[in-house]
Amino acid sequence: MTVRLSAAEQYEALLNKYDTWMFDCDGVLWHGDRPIEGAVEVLDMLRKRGKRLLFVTNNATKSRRSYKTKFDQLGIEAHVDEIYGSAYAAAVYISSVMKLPKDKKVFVIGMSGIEEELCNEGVSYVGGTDPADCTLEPFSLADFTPDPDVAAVLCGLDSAINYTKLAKAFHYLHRDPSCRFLVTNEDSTFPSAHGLLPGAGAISAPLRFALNRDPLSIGKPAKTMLDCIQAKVQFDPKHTIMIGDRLNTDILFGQAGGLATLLVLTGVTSEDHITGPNASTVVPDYVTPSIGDLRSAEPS
Ligand SMILES: O=C(O)[C@H](O)[C@H](O)COP(=O)(O)O
Ligand SMILES: [Mg+2]
Repeated sequence: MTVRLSAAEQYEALLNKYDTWMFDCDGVLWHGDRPIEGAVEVLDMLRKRGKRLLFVTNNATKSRRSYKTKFDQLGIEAHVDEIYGSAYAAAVYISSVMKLPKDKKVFVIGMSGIEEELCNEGVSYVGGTDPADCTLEPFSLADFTPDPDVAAVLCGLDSAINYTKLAKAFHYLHRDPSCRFLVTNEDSTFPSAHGLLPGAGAISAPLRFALNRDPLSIGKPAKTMLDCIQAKVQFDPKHTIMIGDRLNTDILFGQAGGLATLLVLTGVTSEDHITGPNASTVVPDYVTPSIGDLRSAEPS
């Protein structure tokens, strides 16, 4: 049964109960570059109370280093080893779990976040932000010289998506069934500063449909993401809470990891998703309208 938080005592009790606070980013801390009201103050308060903070985002457009810059620009204290994005998790998976041979490459549909993290893990790639792929010119296989070393396709949120990128990815996956099909995450929508936009899941959907093949998704709710965090950070799941805006990623991720879960309604999930006849079967432990509500736990 979900506890609806509203009273100062409830927020205070939550603060006393959990030592590690895992925050989703888009839709919880910010919309694009616009911080959600109260988020900066709440993070600062948690720091002052000695809480461990972790930031766990499915947004693969930025690397951990780029997210650190974003946190700095928003005036939020954050350290690179507290930031876990799906681009980082995917790069670690490819290098350390899949162990892609060093003479092999990844074809990337995605942005600089994926490229930077693959580079950091010593993984070679083609595609991504390569200007030759970022074109609206018609694509013809007659003009395409596939890279024989591509052994995996990795697809993430890509605001420069086009037919050329999809066609090249399709070719690599269609020509060789052993070519791995990986996606950073499968979020259907992205809560931008000005409203919902198609998410990473909508970028890889054409490939799934054309290939009739499901990819391996690395980000939340997959355990891969938690494994990536636990490889770097020790925390007690019993005293850890995951705060998110999406039921089928953030809340499922928290539940799979044995964490407490707090849903906020500032992102993709609204009240009608959790009440009434069409309510989701994914039930968070706690719900509050916004992360800013935790300010009420502060003695006035
Ligand atoms: O489409 C996406 O990639 C996601 O909607 C987005 O980036 C999610 O980020 P998160 O809410 O996990 O921070
Ligand atoms: Mg989110």
